[in-house]
Amino acid sequence: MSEPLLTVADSLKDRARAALGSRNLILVGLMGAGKSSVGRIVASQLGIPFIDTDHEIERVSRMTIAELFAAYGEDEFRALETRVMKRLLKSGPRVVSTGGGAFVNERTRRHIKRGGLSVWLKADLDVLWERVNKRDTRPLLKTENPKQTLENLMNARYPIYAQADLTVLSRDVRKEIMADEVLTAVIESRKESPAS
Ligand SMILES: Nc1ncnc2c1ncn2[C@@H]1O[C@H](COP(=O)(O)OP(=O)(O)OP(=O)(O)O)[C@@H](O)[C@H]1O
Ligand SMILES: O=C(O)C1=C[C@@H](O)[C@@H](O)[C@H](O)C1
Ligand SMILES: [Mg+2]
Repeated sequence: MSEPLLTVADSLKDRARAALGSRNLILVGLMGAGKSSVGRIVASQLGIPFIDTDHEIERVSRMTIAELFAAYGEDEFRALETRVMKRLLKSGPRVVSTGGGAFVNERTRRHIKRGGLSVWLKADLDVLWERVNKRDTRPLLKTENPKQTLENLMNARYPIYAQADLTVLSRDVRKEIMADEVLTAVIESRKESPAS
């Protein structure tokens, strides 16, 4: 009885893999949306490499993001993020999870738009807050009222994230379900623009 289910799951990843082709799949969205954790599962389902730009920045700089912000400031961090994104997106296919501000930066956004299919993991404030308030490693949330800061970031950034090719609603369901929804969105996008 389990065979038909296996076939459905297999065909989901096979169809998504075929729809993606040699393009990169780039996850964008706010802190806590699930870009890193869902991106890793999506990459494993597709059988292609996974890279997280925050981790890559920490690896090449040998500093944590908090240390980079403290030592050089946000502008230098953004410049490094742009360079890392450009390099990572030169070849594909890969799943690339971005830092929360990457798509907001105009130059980085240009690399992302050229570099593959972008997916916005869109979540509401309570979902994001529930996830990010457990750790205090995010420099932009080190404010007197971090929940208000998160809401301000949502208001400023959501119109920009909306420029991503695809949008998937990130909510309180298992990460594997979120990953399947990303794969489904990739397949659906192919139906809408078969030439891409
Ligand atoms: N669908 C989910 N259900 C439950 N917890 C989740 C889900 N998605 C992510 N999380 C948890 O929320 C936290 C933030 O997720 P994650 O690090 O993947 O977000 P992110 O978008 O990469 O954030 P950042 O921009 O800060 O890197 C993690 O602890 C993760 O385990
Ligand atoms: O939303 C942002 O601007 C950030 C999100 C994180 O992923 C890190 O890239 C950094 O803390 C900045
Ligand atoms: Mg992340």
